[in-house]
Amino acid sequence: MSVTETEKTGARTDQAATVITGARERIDALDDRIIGLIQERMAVSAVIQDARIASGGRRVNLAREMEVLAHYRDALGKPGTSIAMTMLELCRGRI
Ligand SMILES: O=C(O)C(=O)C[C@]1(C(=O)O)C=C[C@@H](O)C=C1
Repeated sequence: MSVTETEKTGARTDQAATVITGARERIDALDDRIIGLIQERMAVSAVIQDARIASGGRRVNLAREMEVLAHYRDALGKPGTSIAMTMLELCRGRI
């Protein structure tokens, strides 16, 4: 492991730097998949919103948003609610 690689990871040993570099590659791959899933969710959400608006309804459905928030909170605890709120903002804009 090069000095730069060890510095980049904050590790104090080559062994730790190797573990961290490998795990960071996995995290980058997971983040790519998560971003792809968020983009897919945004597209599906847009289909729902467009259909509702075209039928004369409103973009937002607060009762459904409560279900989505509860789903994330039940799975991830309190920070899950923040993730869900950010997700909803990405999907329907700010309200
Ligand atoms: O399920 C709906 O009715 C949607 O419009 C989708 C969605 C969402 O992205 O989850 C987006 C906006 C609504 O306010 C509620 C939920």
